[in-house]
Amino acid sequence: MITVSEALDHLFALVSPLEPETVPLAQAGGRVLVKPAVARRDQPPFDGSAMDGYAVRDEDADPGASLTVIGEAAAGHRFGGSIGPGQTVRIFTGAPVPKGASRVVIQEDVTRNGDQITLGSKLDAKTHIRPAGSDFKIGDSLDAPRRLSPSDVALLASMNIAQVEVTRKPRVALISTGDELVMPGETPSPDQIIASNTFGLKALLDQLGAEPRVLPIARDTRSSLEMAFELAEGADLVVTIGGASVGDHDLVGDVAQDLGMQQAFYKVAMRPGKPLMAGQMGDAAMLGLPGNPVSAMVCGHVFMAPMIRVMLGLPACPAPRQTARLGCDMLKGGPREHYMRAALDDGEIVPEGRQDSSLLSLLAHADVLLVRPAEDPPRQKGDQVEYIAL
Ligand SMILES: Nc1nc2c(c(=O)[nH]1)N[C@H]1C(S)=C(S)[C@@H](COP(=O)(O)OP(=O)(O)OC[C@H]3O[C@@H](n4cnc5c(N)ncnc54)[C@H](O)[C@@H]3O)O[C@H]1N2
Ligand code: MOO
Repeated sequence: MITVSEALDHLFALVSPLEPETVPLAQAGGRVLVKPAVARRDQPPFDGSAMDGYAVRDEDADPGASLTVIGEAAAGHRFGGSIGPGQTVRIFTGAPVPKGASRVVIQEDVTRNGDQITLGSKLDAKTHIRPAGSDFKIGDSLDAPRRLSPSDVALLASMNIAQVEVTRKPRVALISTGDELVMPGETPSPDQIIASNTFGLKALLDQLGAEPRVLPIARDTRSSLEMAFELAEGADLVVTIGGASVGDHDLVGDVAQDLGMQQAFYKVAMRPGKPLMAGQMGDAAMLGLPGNPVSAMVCGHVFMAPMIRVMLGLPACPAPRQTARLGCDMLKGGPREHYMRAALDDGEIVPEGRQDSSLLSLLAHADVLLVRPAEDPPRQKGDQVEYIAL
C-alpha cells in the first residue's frame, strides 16, 4: 500500500490546469483568476471628502473662524471654482475636494447661519480627505492564480474590470454503484439504502468550483457499470463511489481497466479510505472512491479536492492542515494514517468516540478531521496535533 502523500503525487500527475474562459464579473465569484487583473484607473480618481461638512483652506481652519459659503460639492457633482481666503464650500462624503481646500471640517463642528459658518472652538486634526489613488493606482494588480472572493470581486469592479479570465470549471461525473442504492426521495426496498455520499460529494464539488453531474446509479453488473462509464463521456474527472473493495460484487476496478483505464494505484495506507483507486481513462482522470459514506467523503476532502484545485490552476498542495491542542489522551495509533472525526472548541480538539466509516451523523457534527500519522505513539491531553477543517 502507498502512503497518502504518494497517492497525492500520483493524482497530481493525472490532472493539469484546464483552459481559461472569459466570464462577466457578476459570475466571477469563486472562480479562479488565470492572469493578473490590472487596474484601469486610480481609486479614488480625485482627492475626495471622507465626511459631510465644509471644505476649507488650512489657513482659515482656526477655531471660531467665520467663513462664507460660496457653493456646494456633492458625490458625482464637483464644485467648479476654487476656494479663496475666508471662503468655504459645503461638501458631502464622496465629493471631489474643491481647488484651494486642504481639509474638511465635519458639520458637527460648524454652526451655519445663512451663507455664513462659524467653526467650533475645538477642531480635530484630521483632514478628512482621501487622496487620489490612495486605494489603488492605474497598473496595480490583483495577482493570479487566485480564487476570487467576494472582496476580490468588489475590488475588480472598482478597477473597472467588467470581464475576467478564469479557468473553465472541471466537469466531474459522479457514478454511484451498488444494487442496494436508491436516490433520495425514492422508496427503497427493505434491503436498500439511500445514496448519500454521492450528494455530499456533489455539494463539495459545487463548493470547490467544479461542474458535477450525478449520473444514474450503476448496478453491480459489468453491463450497468459499462453504461455508466459511457454516460461519463466528456468529463474531465470520473469519480466512482463503491465497488472498490475485494468482494465478489466489487467490479469497478475490473470494468474500468477493461475499458482502458491505466491504473496509477490501488489501496492507500489510510483509515478510512483504504480501497481507493485512480488512473487515466482516455482524456479523463478516474478516481475510484470506497463506498462507505464517511470513507468517500474523507477521500473527497483529502484527494478529490486537491485534484480539482490543480485542474482550476491552483498549486498542487494537500488539503491544508492546522494544529490544535489535544483535549484528551489517545492510545497508540494504528499502521494507517487515521483521519478522525473530531470536535474543535476553543482551540481544543477532541476526537469522537466512535469512528466507524458508516456513521455520517458523526461526520455532519464533526468540525474537523484530526490527522494521526501511521504508528502514532500514545498522545496526552495538551499535545499539539494536526487537523483538516471540514
Ligand atoms: N474483506 C475485506 N472487506 C472489506 C475491506 C477489506 O479490506 N477486506 N475493506 C473495507 C473497507 S475499508 C471499505 S471502505 C469498504 C469499501 O468497499 P467498496 O468500495 O467496495 O464499497 P461497497 O462495498 O460498494 O459499499 C460499502 C458500504 O457503503 C455503502 N455505499 C456504497 N455506495 C454508497 C453511496 N453512494 N451512498 C451511501 N452508501 C453507499 C454500501 O451500501 C456499503 O454499506 O469495504 C470494506 N470491506
Ligand atoms: O477504509 Mo474503509 O474506507 O476504512 O471504511
